[in-house]
Amino acid sequence: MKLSEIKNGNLSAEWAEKGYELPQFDIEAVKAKTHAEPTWVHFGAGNIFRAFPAAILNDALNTGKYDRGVIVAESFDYEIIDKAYRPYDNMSLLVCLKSTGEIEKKVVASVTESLKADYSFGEDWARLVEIFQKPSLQMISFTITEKGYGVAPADLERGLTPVLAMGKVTALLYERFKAGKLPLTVQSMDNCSHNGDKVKNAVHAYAAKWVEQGLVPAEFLAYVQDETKITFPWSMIDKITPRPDAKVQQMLADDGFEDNYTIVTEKHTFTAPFVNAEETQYLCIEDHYTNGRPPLELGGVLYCDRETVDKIEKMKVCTCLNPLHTAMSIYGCMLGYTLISAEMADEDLRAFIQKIGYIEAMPVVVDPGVLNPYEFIGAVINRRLPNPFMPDAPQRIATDTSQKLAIRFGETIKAYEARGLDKSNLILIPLVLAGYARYLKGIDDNGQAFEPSTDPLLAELQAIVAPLEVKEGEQDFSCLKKLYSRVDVFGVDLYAVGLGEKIEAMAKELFAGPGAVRKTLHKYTLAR
Ligand SMILES: NC(=O)c1ccc[n+]([C@@H]2O[C@H](COP(=O)([O-])OP(=O)(O)OC[C@H]3O[C@@H](n4cnc5c(N)ncnc54)[C@H](O)[C@@H]3O)[C@@H](O)[C@H]2O)c1
Ligand SMILES: O=P(O)(O)OC[C@@H](O)[C@@H](O)[C@H](O)[C@H](O)CO
Repeated sequence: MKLSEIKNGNLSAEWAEKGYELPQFDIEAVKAKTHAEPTWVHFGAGNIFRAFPAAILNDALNTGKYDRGVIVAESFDYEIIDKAYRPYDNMSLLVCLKSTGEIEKKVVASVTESLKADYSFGEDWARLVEIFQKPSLQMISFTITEKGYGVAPADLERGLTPVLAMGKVTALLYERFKAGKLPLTVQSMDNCSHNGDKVKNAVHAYAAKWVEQGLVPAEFLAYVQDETKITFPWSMIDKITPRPDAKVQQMLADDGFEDNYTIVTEKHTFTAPFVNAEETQYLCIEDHYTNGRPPLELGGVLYCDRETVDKIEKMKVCTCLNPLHTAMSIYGCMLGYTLISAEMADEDLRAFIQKIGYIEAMPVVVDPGVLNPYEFIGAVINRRLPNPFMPDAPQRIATDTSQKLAIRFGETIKAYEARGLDKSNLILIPLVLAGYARYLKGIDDNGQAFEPSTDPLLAELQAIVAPLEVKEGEQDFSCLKKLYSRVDVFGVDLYAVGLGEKIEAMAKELFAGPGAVRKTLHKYTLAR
């Protein structure tokens, strides 16, 4: 069984026998219609895109009530397109690993084109320009990680040929402006707080700079700022999607599914013609579109107002899921774990995240109404994270931790401040942050070196903790001041909010030789 058979319609009986769900729509007709009148371009050809946005569009197409696919654009890691999309005619296999042990396998054929979003790929860039000039285009969306929204001063100086994702998107919006100031919605689907504002601020920054440099007319800035033309809605996305896993790959091989290998690109993206994910999924989007939108409610998207999205996002990203993920990943890497479900069988770690969620973060959560925070966190702790069939790893979650601490913990600290709550009740959140300094050291709790996950600030932050050693006895911890005062990393100056000294004291305990991580984790978790 190969994905290419599906395109040819030359299917062997095995697909059905082995329980593979195939597209119910005319793939070639959808492709042709999308090529002529595209509605949706998605930036970021990573795993979550295939497991979730592309899969719900596939579901919508299966209903027969919609006829347009999605075009994927990759602005950062072009190898994904060459190795995981084009050889498979942009199709993929979604393997859903339910907590009951049941496995669903679904061929996703909703991606009709894959393009490399850079000027150096002349033909692909020209096609993107053509798509952005089409009146039919309704939305562009993103899953490019939080760092993908960065605006570097050097890139602003590059004029109309920037190299960063947001600059390229702004250049494409300029093409749309020149084509008649056509409307469009710019939709982030990343795990960042107020994600729509992240894109908006970046696009506005490029547009303003180009106006200042005389490269574009002032009307272009007015166009991207005009909410009747361009909107940047907020969203909350939730579906745990680990990297392609060897056991899933083997299971597919045993089925006779031949497109079953995994690829690690030079830029360290883990990709494959298949993607493995959990069954739970939520995508809540602020319904603020200027040119219509694909009917993703047919695939289960919940459209609501901005206030509701904000509350749902705070609940998930700041309280009930992502902080727990980051806490257990920082400690999981130091304690030698490579599986999230195995960590959930560790009493210290399970109690650690349970108490962070229920005791320390919940007091500041706002009930969004449409989803209940207690039911949500209950499902996370009791069903989703312990799912033994999910191959998720703390090392994946620890990627880019420096970009996530501010939203995952800083927001809770700020809420304690804003509401005048007693910050001495914060014990395990400071322990997470203290654990980060120990994690940066790259030495596990047995005293062995481990490789911290990739992170744009890794080298810089590791240099701060370089003077520290994992050993018993006295040492000078004053270097930690340089770490815990970093507002860019923690969202607050932890000394200014009265937590810096407490975190330093915990860090001292964590650095006190092999075994100190377990001992300190156990001590504070038990006492909480
Ligand atoms: N995997 C999940 O469980 C999950 C769940 C919900 C939300 N998300 C969101 O989706 C994002 C991506 O997750 P994924 O599983 O697809 O990861 P992935 O590693 O499979 O893919 C990452 C994607 O982001 C792109 N990218 C990375 N750095 C970039 C940069 N500096 N500029 C532009 N593009 C860049 C990569 O090229 C790739 O397309 C996450 O950071 C998160 O915000 C992921
Ligand atoms: O995707 P990131 O890197 O922002 O965060 C890692 C995980 O916490 C995240 O991917 C979760 O699996 C996801 O947010 C679940 O919906």
